[in-house]
Amino acid sequence: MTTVGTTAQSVDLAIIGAGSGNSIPDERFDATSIAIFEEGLFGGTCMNVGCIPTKMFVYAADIAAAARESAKYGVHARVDDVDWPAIVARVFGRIDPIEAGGREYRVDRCENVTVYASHVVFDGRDEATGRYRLVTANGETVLATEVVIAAGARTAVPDVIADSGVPFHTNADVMRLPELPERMAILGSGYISAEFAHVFSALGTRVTVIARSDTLLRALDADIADRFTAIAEQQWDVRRNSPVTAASSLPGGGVRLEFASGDPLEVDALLVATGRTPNGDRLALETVGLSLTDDGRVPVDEHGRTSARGVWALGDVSSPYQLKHVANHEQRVVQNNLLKGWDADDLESFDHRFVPAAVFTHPQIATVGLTEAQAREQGLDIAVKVQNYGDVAYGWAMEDTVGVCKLIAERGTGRILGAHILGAQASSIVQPVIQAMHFGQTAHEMARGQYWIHPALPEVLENALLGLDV
Ligand SMILES: Cc1cc2nc3c(=O)[nH]c(=O)nc-3n(C[C@H](O)[C@H](O)[C@H](O)COP(=O)(O)OP(=O)(O)OC[C@H]3O[C@@H](n4cnc5c(N)ncnc54)[C@H](O)[C@@H]3O)c2cc1C
Ligand SMILES: NC(=O)c1ccc[n+]([C@@H]2O[C@H](COP(=O)([O-])OP(=O)(O)OC[C@H]3O[C@@H](n4cnc5c(N)ncnc54)[C@H](O)[C@@H]3O)[C@@H](O)[C@H]2O)c1
Repeated sequence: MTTVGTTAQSVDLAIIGAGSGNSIPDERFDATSIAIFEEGLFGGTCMNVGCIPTKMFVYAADIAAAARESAKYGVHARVDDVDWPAIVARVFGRIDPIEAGGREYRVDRCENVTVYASHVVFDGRDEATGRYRLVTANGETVLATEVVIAAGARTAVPDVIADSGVPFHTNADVMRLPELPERMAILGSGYISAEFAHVFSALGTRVTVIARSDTLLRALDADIADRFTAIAEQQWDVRRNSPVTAASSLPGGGVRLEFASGDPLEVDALLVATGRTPNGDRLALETVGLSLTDDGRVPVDEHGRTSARGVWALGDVSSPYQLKHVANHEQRVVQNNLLKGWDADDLESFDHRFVPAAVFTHPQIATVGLTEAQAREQGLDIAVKVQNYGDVAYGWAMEDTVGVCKLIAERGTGRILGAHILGAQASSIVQPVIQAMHFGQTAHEMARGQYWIHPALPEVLENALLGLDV
């Protein structure tokens, strides 16, 4: 159905955000009247400006890095040229039609769905019906019996940058730059910084990573974060303990950054990657009696219900994990709970016990479960094993000198508590540990209860399991 005009529409369900929220209406909702509000791109962050395009760029960067590192295998390859516009065209030539197709499907081919291509906010409840009143930036009003808030998050820009007026990029536009910058500063030292530092550096940009703290990716297990920081310093110009004190524009579009100590830095492009703020603060939630958590999220119970009856929330706007597989999981839970009904006594619950993540940088990093420090803080009696990639056969094949697989398990029970992997294919190698943790397999069962293909790289995980003194 096409976007409607100015009269108030009444619907059974309103969905704010067409990222994970857009997956809610399936054939089970065919008899439900639905309004979808999307101010930006259909498919949301992951599809358009997050997970998927970044990994497509990372793949190109991996190829370039492999060519540069090939001499150690007796293969003398070179990167002669990087055709940045061709890389951009490959990525968005695939993604943009999917965005357009997803929008067209909802707008033209879903009889029960009305799409509002606009920002929307709550405006209290309708007195006569008790329905939630939602008002778009275009002045349209929709009355909804139930609402799903799936509004995601946006880049948090530090005041020193925002107030200075300097030009800067975020994940939303940096993948569409017309040309590769010669010099780029990346402010922040988390996931987005680590992935884009690899992409731009491998493709030929001189990258400077600017970290406030001493360690990059410091939320990870300390051994992994320390090791990654050391590797990063060999690959990129890394400024640790370097809060930016001032920023100014240079003629020609560049930026000059100043620090409390150390030389100023002049670059052609600045990428801001300093965390993402949930979008709940832009929804006028106070008009329906909702307030945010201290860290800016819409509070929900384990079933996805807010404290406003009929209003649910999922994904980056409410979740403690800003990850697409978590948003997808929460979307499925809320979707099923919508069908069961707000008061059903068999509502499904979010499962946040073992949330894994991977950083697609160079080398890759993957993590699930407790860090060693968290396990010790909890007073658990633990065994820790750090297994080098270089000590298994495939690691020899790769001439690997950096990869490690660190496992943490509970002594006595053999319960696997955490896995932290830095090295090639880490995002795939970690998957069987995620499975073991979910299904309650112990370290010994996992190590000896199955075959491990020889001499494949997951033998690093097998050896780590066998090395645990549980
Ligand atoms: C660069 C980058 C790389 C990433 N890589 C990975 C990865 O490799 N793996 C991973 O698991 N996660 C990754 N993530 C995180 C992942 O993208 C998010 O966790 C996920 O997309 C969140 O989904 P969501 O549905 O909650 O929000 P979103 O997909 O952000 O959807 C929210 C939608 O709501 C719309 N919206 C917001 N407010 C309003 C309003 N008031 N009115 C109308 N519309 C509104 C927005 O325009 C947006 O389209 C990455 C994120 C970034 C930024
Ligand atoms: N592969 C993946 O799964 C993937 C990839 C990218 C993003 N993401 C998700 O998106 C989220 C956001 O990514 P991100 O990298 O922006 O956030 P992040 O939380 O991973 O890292 C933010 C970094 O910015 C730093 N920082 C904050 N304020 C700063 C300031 N004023 N000056 C300098 N540094 C500052 C923090 O210390 C931290 O190092 C991630 O937490 C992750 O959940 C996931």
